[in-house]
Amino acid sequence: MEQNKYLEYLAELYPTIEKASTEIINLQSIINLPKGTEHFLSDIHGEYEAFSHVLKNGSGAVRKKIDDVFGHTLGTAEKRSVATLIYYPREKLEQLRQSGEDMQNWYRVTLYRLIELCRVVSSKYTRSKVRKALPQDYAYVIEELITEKPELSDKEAYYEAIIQTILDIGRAEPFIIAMAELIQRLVVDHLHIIGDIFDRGPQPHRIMDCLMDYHSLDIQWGNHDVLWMGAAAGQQACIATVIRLCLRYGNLDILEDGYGINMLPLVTFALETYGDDDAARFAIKTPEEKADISLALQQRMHKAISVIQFKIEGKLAMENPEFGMDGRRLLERIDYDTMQVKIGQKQYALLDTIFPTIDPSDPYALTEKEQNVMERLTRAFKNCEKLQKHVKFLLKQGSLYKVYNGNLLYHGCMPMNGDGTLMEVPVYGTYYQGKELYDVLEQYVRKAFFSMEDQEKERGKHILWFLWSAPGSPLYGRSQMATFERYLIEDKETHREVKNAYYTLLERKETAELILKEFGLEGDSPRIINGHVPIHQKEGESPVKCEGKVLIIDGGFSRPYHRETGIAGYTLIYNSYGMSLAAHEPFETTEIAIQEETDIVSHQIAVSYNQKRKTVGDTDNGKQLLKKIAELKELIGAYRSGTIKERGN
Ligand SMILES: O=P(O)(O)OC[C@H]1O[C@](O)(COP(=O)(O)O)[C@@H](O)[C@@H]1O
Ligand SMILES: [Mn+2]
Repeated sequence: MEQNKYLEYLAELYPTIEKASTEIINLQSIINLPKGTEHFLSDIHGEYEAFSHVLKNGSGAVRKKIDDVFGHTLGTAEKRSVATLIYYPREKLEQLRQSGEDMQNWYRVTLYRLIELCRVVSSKYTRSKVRKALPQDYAYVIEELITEKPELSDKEAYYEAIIQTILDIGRAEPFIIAMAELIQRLVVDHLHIIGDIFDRGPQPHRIMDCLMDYHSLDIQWGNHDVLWMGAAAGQQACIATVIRLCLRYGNLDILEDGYGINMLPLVTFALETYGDDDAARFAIKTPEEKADISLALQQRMHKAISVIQFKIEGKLAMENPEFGMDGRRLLERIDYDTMQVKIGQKQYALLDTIFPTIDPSDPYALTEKEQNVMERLTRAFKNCEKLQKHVKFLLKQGSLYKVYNGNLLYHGCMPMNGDGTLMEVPVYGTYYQGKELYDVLEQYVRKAFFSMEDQEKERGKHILWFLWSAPGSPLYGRSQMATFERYLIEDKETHREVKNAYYTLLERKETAELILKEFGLEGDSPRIINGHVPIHQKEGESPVKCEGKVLIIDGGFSRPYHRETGIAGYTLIYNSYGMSLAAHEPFETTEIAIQEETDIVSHQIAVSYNQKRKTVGDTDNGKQLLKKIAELKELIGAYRSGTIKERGN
């Protein structure tokens, strides 16, 4: 019965045997095309320029196409030039013009090269898909130039005539730019962002704008992303932490200029309350003097918001014992006479002893002024149109995890016990583990934004904070976030954040198999693609774990971490031939990348190689198409047997 109804519905779309047959042929041709290239990036941490570079070069995929096409006909230097032109066409053209190059000749050679490349990169797609990607102004001409025309007897003359016209009418440059961007666009079919777009670096808002323009992508939220989502939802621990992190890294511009969130309430409060305090423990990591807010003042603001954060978090930890964050209840463990804090059985002297806003009898209470500051900041976050737009996009394109073409993608970990079993984590009174844990947490994230019930909405907001830093959070996966200790206690032992057992269990294949099975993935080919933890290449650490079943691809974009890791990081490419990791050298600046024509991809590591080239038919999308073909065949059967009548004319 249901099936009949479905066939009737399908008959509306394909009212005749002929129409249904044509569609089958179209779909079948898509299925036989090579699988599109997937590109995986993670832990971008506000580094817009490095991110944008890797996006443009497709982690080496553009360079590979150049090698394929011009393998023996161009030298290395020329290939690098073509690559840089594709990544930065406008800047490169400007540079050439100034260098006194014979432009007319260069335009002609370049146009021919770009057309050839474009032909190859577009050959993986159906005509209709390429057409959709074409820049409007030049759609027709480009299509003419990149489509094979067997019927033409003198192809060369035909193409030459078009190119000559482009040159004659002075449109070579815009045309070159359009072609370069089209190549960038076609080389990567789909992008995966495995979390942590925000914090530490200076321009997460520009990354978000760029992602919102990208042709096809999904995002797995990282702990830093849910932190900003929590702030946008008005969760005050998240708001305080977002501001603290911006101050710590000298990134007030993100809030003030990027998002237009006014810091004046905090400025005034910090001056009033900590005016005579140099707040030395709250130094700015990558300081940037601002015209209106001096470094000394930024440091005081940093202290002011940190104290507010400790108070709000302490209270939240107290009110939500199941979050397992009692360790964050530190203000009540301070002896305000000796200014020592008790952690475990030990007393530690505090490195800063001036806390004018803490009432020892009620240490988590915000003073009236602190409350006032937070209310104003909360309003500013909630009313910030740009932030709300970015977060809406994160909700739409993002999730806590994703199963895509047989792989499982998530940012942090699967919480586990030391014995290799899945960890049970309580969420509002019920224990969950594995996939169910992920699912219930994601539902709460969405409730924080969409629920009509106050209590559920509030719970959702708390979950955003839980996901940021709780030991049971799959996005965080560490025993504690020792922020208080790192600011205020000398002894490094207290700064330790112990990683969840997951990260050591990753040495064993069974770990990955257990997790993959949770998500319905079995067999040899599925893999977990993970971000979050920087790979210490210097110490010989590899991004390939669990006998190849887990890939940790912290892109290592984050500059402050380069010294630690010894390399910028890894990204991943999955095309029809297989999967390979791209190792990156640290990115300096866009200017240097253009000047020196650097690619930053230092080498590629093959992860898997497909014996038989994968086609669209092997992908999730392909499976949907195959299902549709089966249904259309059934429809044709119904037309032929007379159960459904052809309609229209
Ligand atoms: O070095 P910072 O910016 O103070 O941040 C350190 C904190 O960031 C974290 O590493 C979390 O960030 P990541 O998700 O990028 O690892 C915490 O474990 C740690 O407490
Ligand atoms: Mn992270």
